[in-house]
Amino acid sequence: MVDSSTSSVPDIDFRANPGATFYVLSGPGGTGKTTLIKRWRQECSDLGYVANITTRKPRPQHRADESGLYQFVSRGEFRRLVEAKAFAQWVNPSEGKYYGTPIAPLEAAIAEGRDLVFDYTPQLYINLRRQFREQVVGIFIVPPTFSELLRRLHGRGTETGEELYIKEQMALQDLGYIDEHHYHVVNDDLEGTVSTLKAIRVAERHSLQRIGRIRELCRSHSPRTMMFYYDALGTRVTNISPNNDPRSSAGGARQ
Ligand SMILES: Nc1ncnc2c1ncn2[C@@H]1O[C@H](COP(=O)(O)OP(=O)(O)OP(=O)(O)O)[C@@H](O)[C@H]1O
Repeated sequence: MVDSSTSSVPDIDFRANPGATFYVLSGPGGTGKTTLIKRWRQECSDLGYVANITTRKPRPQHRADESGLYQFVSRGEFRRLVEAKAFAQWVNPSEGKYYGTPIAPLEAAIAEGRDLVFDYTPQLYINLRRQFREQVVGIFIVPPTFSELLRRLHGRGTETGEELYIKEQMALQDLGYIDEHHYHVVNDDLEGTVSTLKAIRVAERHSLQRIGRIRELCRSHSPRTMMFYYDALGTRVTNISPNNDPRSSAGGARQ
């Protein structure tokens, strides 16, 4: 049993704070990203979400529950925000529809060490990662099969006809971005997938990539030399102890 009060080594605090992490659920539309985010946040109230700002109209309540997901603004207001550089990124994916992520809540989350979750296409994920490389973790979400993706898209009913065809084609394009991500998660059983996301969050909090301060701390306290540590009889330790050194006063006294 070591008595820390007599140790020559100053105490070292190994506890680490990984700082804010931005979990980006990325992948084709219709794979369940929005649904997963809602469930994950119900279980983890400390996980924040930044409502996207859009010029599109709210969907009718019976087609989609968009509460907390969007802030609806006029085109004039959107333009004013672009000019004020208020967006981390913004897009104009279809005629007259603009979407943007405000940057202020992201900067506040970093300052306060709060985690956020995002729902993005792979291209938007990559652009966010470019800006927040230290914070962003990319999780590629796919359904179990491509036919299941089509079934979910059809079942959701938010796109029809040409829009549905474009979603399908974009889904195939999005598959090519898989290598850019840190994790691959198949959204089969919803509850099981939420458990996987929670496990990823736990793992990330222990990632040495994220807690660089601890690496520096451990290195700074560790000598470069290697010592033998198998010393069943305790002879080596006895031999190097000051009492055994003929040059020291303690060692000399024994002679
Ligand atoms: N694990 C799951 N099992 C069965 N159906 C699911 C599952 N996850 C999501 N869904 C359903 O699939 C449809 C698409 O889900 P959701 O809208 O969350 O996808 P999304 O990836 O956010 O799409 P988009 O990026 O286009 O908004 C919804 O009708 C949703 O209820």
